[in-house]
Amino acid sequence: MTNQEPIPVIVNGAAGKMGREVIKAVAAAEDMTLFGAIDINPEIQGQDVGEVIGCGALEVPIMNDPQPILCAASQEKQPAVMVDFTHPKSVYENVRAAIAYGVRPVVGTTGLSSTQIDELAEFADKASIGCLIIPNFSIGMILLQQAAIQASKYFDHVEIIELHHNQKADAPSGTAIKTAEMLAEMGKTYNPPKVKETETLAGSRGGLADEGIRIHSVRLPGLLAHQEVIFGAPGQIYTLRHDTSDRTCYMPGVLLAIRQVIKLKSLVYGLEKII
Ligand SMILES: NC(=O)C1=CN([C@@H]2O[C@H](COP(=O)(O)OP(=O)(O)OC[C@H]3O[C@@H](n4cnc5c(N)ncnc54)[C@H](OP(=O)(O)O)[C@@H]3O)[C@@H](O)[C@H]2O)C=CC1
Ligand SMILES: O=C(O)C1=N[C@H](C(=O)O)C[C@H](O)C1
Repeated sequence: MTNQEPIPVIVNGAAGKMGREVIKAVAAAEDMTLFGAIDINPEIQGQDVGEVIGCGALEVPIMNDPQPILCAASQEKQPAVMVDFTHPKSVYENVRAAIAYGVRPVVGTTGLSSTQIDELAEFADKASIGCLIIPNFSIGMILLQQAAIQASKYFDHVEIIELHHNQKADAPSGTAIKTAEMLAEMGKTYNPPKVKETETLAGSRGGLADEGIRIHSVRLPGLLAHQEVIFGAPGQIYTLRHDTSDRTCYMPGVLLAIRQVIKLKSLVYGLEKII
């Protein structure tokens, strides 16, 4: 244990599937204090977040409006952090608001465009505020991406399949986009065509990312979060696959990001850059 004051943490999207895991992880972390809980549902406004998520009272009420809690956090001695697991529609404004109050965002919400990420980077830079945008907090996925980078040196053909539960709002997944970006940065174009392809059914060949990389999205009840990166070459297939079975797999990454973001002065995109 250090003598440092605990890091004040606000969780935005506190009652959601990820938000509730973050609340429990932060409440259990000795070097953090749960400072605030935000969620949009007016029916749970003012209720104790611990009672709402079923882990017992935590003495932190859920608030619908982020402004008062961000303002209060900005007065704290220790730099405060806002973890965002909300919705692709709201995440951009949430992050801007946090940075405006000097609160460091740790963003798990996916669906931000590359233009939005660039704008947020500029905003964070001007404010000299750390901000982490992390499409996937699980160590297994980071290892898969590193293995994919290695494989890309030897294979010229690759496609990505991501599979998720059918409550997911955005497609393709933020993880698939990031994986494709990492492969595209390897300085080559994949999947040189062997024939002229036509689609009898629009979308059959998936979405086309940079450098010829195809991404296919599957949405089904019964799935949680899964991704395959499939490399092909004459006579062989090399498949990388990651499966999640419980959202607790993301929590070590979320806690690491909270501890790291307060040391940064600009935006960083991807967990691989801070581990
Ligand atoms: N980076 C990573 O490792 C991971 C990222 N994710 C991403 O995190 C995001 C959230 O996922 P998940 O927890 O499954 O989604 P949920 O829908 O279960 O949770 C989102 C929560 O945020 C609330 N919410 C929606 N809009 C707002 C807003 N403007 N302000 C405050 N709260 C809001 C929702 O309320 P209501 O239900 O009433 O609308 C809900 O309680 C997704 O983008 C998902 O892809 C998920 C897993 C891992
Ligand atoms: O919505 C989810 O569940 C997930 N979303 C993230 C994404 O879009 O990549 C991370 C993980 O795949 C789970």
